[in-house]
Amino acid sequence: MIKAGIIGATGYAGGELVRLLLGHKDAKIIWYGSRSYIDRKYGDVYQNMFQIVDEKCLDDNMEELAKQADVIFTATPQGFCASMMKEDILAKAKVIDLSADYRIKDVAVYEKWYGIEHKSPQFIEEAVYGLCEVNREDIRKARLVANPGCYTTCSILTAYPLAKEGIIDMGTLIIDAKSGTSGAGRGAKVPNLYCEVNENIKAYGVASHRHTPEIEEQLGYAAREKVALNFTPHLVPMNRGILVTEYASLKKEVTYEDVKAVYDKYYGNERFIRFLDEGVCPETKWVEGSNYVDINVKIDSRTNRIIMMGAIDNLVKGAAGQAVQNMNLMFGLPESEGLKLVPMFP
Ligand SMILES: NC(=O)C1=CN([C@@H]2O[C@H](COP(=O)(O)OP(=O)(O)OC[C@H]3O[C@@H](n4cnc5c(N)ncnc54)[C@H](OP(=O)(O)O)[C@@H]3O)[C@@H](O)[C@H]2O)C=CC1
Ligand SMILES: CC(=O)N[C@@H](CCC(=O)OP(=O)(O)O)C(=O)O
Repeated sequence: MIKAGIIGATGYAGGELVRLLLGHKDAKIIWYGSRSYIDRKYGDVYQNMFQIVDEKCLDDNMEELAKQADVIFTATPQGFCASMMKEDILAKAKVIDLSADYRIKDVAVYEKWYGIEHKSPQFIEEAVYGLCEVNREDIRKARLVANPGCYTTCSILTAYPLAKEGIIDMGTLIIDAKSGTSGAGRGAKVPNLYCEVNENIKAYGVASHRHTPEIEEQLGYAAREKVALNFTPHLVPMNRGILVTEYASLKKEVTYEDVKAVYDKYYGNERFIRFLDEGVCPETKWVEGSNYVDINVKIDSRTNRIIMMGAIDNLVKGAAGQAVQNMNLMFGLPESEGLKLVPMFP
């Protein structure tokens, strides 16, 4: 049995990790870490866990947790994991960080976009970017995994095969993304209040969102060129879900069947990626509560552009589900253990 500790178990991403790990047959949660609910029963913080989780919340002492756990998940604000990380921790437990602390290889880029100093840059090189479908073999051997961002997971996986095969002109790529409000976390913030979000849709972080360099870096590896793109996120009045619509010029003439064959080449055996039937557009509703990524494309021959569409649940494939998928790889377990979640509807 894998002993798992969660720092930040009282946040939205941490809460989803608790839900998933409770259904994992090879993992047991031994630490419900929090900052403001220490000594409170976890089932009182989240009533859905009433009479399911009787344990009390503990603190965020990663060093102590490393002595007891096989794996530590940090579902904490940017900078926390980096500020705690020590060789001694990694020598004792594997770490899966849900924040962005180890996602970006160039520390100067991280510090510029996140506006904070990186407290343990010596571990950045070792960290493996935990996009399972792309970096599976490296993840299996990793001690430290940087779980990808929610927008970035959806944006990268939706375009990855076409970037890799040189079918799209990367200099023309534009990503329009929409997220449900749980993506912003549980902390109280005025822009996320009911009256600000309900019956509304708004762009934010225009030309400045911190997921931009992460997407650029990863799609740059795929395309084997430096990538600069436009990424515009929007907040929409729903709880969960991310929908991305990506636009790029085609470098050569292709048919839908050609493009489908490329996606099949990369994702044909992927359990969690569903390339939809021709003409069917991904919808957040059809992936909600699951680890699936739904993808489809449409070629617009009039403009010589291809429109790529992807949908995920931000809290599952965009956070906790992918983290569990990473844990499964790191511990040699079947990749889908604990993740055979059927999307819920309505
Ligand atoms: N929400 C999402 O869809 C996604 C989130 N993520 C990432 O996961 C991480 C958590 O996000 P999310 O769950 O949304 O955030 P929340 O604000 O909902 O939760 C944050 C968690 O971290 C704890 N915490 C806050 N400040 C500190 C601190 N200074 N030291 C230790 N613990 C602290 C909180 O404890 P307490 O409750 O006690 O205050 C809480 O458990 C972030 O890095 C985020 O970027 C990644 C992908 C998707
Ligand atoms: C809707 C919303 O506010 N989303 C968050 C992104 C989600 C997140 O938590 O960021 P990481 O995936 O990098 O950890 C934001 O735009 O800041």
